[in-house]
Amino acid sequence: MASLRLDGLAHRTLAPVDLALAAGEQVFVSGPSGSGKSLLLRAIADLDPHQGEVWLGTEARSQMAPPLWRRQVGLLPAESFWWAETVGAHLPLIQSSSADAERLSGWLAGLGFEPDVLDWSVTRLSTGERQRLALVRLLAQTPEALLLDEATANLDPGNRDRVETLVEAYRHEQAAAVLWVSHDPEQRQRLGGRRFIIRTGRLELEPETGWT
Ligand SMILES: Nc1ncnc2c1ncn2[C@@H]1O[C@H](COP(=O)(O)OP(=O)(O)OP(=O)(O)O)[C@@H](O)[C@H]1O
Repeated sequence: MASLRLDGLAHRTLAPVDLALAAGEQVFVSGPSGSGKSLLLRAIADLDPHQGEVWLGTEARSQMAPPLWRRQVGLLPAESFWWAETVGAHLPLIQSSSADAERLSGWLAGLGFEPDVLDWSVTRLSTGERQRLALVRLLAQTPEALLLDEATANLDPGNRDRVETLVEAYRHEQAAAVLWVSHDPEQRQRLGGRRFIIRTGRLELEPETGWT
């Protein structure tokens, strides 16, 4: 359980951002294509050059080894990368105890998969299956904060609802801060939380929710 705080975080197209998410808080970020939403998430995850600092609770990103930071601040990219042969080969850690295995099957079932999905070859995965399974793979690391880049962009309404339900459950159980990039105004409305927009290189609260 940890808060997430951006302190003057800036990247190539974005003016410095100061933003604090309480532990368990969810916020949405929207903005036109190319406005810098994905780069913002990548900067928070320390995957791209940027200025400023990010805090997870009292721990500064600059003081933490990058692999540990990226495990604790989990980024779900718009397009996931699968390198091993089977789905299950990407989830070896979580299968190490029966409690982990139970949690994993609960997540898979919640997203509409049978347990045999672990034996599936990654080459057969559809775009939406990849997206849902990438979320399970991310949660298996038990991140303290989630950065979701269009997590439901390729999904039909039923699977979109499943993903939203899983993210909400994880957020509540772990008190995880969730920063969600979404183009879908109904989704932002449905799930609640503060809503921001990137406009002309600045992150602003959406007008209907007031201004910072
Ligand atoms: N490695 C890079 N080098 C130069 N420019 C880049 C690089 N990566 C991204 N950009 C540019 O930075 C801008 C912001 O990109 P970003 O991917 O963050 O957009 P976005 O808001 O997520 O867009 P979309 O909604 O289309 O996914 C874009 O103009 C993009 O072309």
